Amino acid sequence: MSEIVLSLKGLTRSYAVGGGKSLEVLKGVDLDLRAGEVVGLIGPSGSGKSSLLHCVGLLEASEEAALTIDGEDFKNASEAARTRARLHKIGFVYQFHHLLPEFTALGNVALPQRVLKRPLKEAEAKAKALLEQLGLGERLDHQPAQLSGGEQQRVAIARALVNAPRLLLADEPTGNLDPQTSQQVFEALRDIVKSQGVAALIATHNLELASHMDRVVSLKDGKLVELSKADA
Ligand SMILES: Nc1ncnc2c1ncn2[C@@H]1O[C@H](COP(=O)(O)OP(=O)(O)OP(=O)(O)O)[C@@H](O)[C@H]1O
Repeated sequence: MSEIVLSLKGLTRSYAVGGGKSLEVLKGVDLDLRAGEVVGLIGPSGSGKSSLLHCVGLLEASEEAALTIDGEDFKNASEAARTRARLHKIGFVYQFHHLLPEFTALGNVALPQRVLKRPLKEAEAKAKALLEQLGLGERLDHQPAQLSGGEQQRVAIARALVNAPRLLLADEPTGNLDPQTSQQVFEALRDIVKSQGVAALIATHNLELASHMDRVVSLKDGKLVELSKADA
């Protein structure tokens, strides 16, 4: 079996909602993800999918949970350690691509490498290779506005992977696309994740897409339940 990239135990998350009250969204979530595994995260609206992705993505500190990514322990990790891990170990894809409009596809994908102070040539070579792998070899010099919605999302996927993360977190990555484009973008994401040996957690409302993932986990009443393929 391939190595464990993410190990999470006992994650809780509450929000203060005024009047001294708090809303307990995650009530002890456990999750392991292995290299090369594509896991769907489903659950009703408001069940805590984005909250879970934020905690796993180290955008929020989790004090009680035991959390390791790529063997590094993030329980009580400093802000600096979390920021470093977000740059090196974790890639993010959102529902809306958030590409920089004045940059080309190549420039957008090379950017995270430049943040790591990689030389321009090296950054662009990596960006080009990923964009080609995602079928965008003819679109390198297009700006986001000159790309279709599906192409924009594939650029966002390339950007998320350019720093060679171990973990890819995606929040409704195809939520803004029509069903056919959605399927194509998902397949491109799955293929590249598998070829790079990344572990991916993909929140989605699209049960058809979820049925094409290796495993599906569902958030229910603050807990994560593993679904059999037939239930997804
Ligand atoms: N900053 C916050 N303050 C208070 N409550 C919050 C905050 N963020 C989220 N919540 C609440 O936590 C619950 C979970 O929200 P979350 O966005 O994680 O759900 P979700 O499963 O991703 O929903 P959706 O599928 O609609 O995107 C919701 O009831 C939401 O209102």
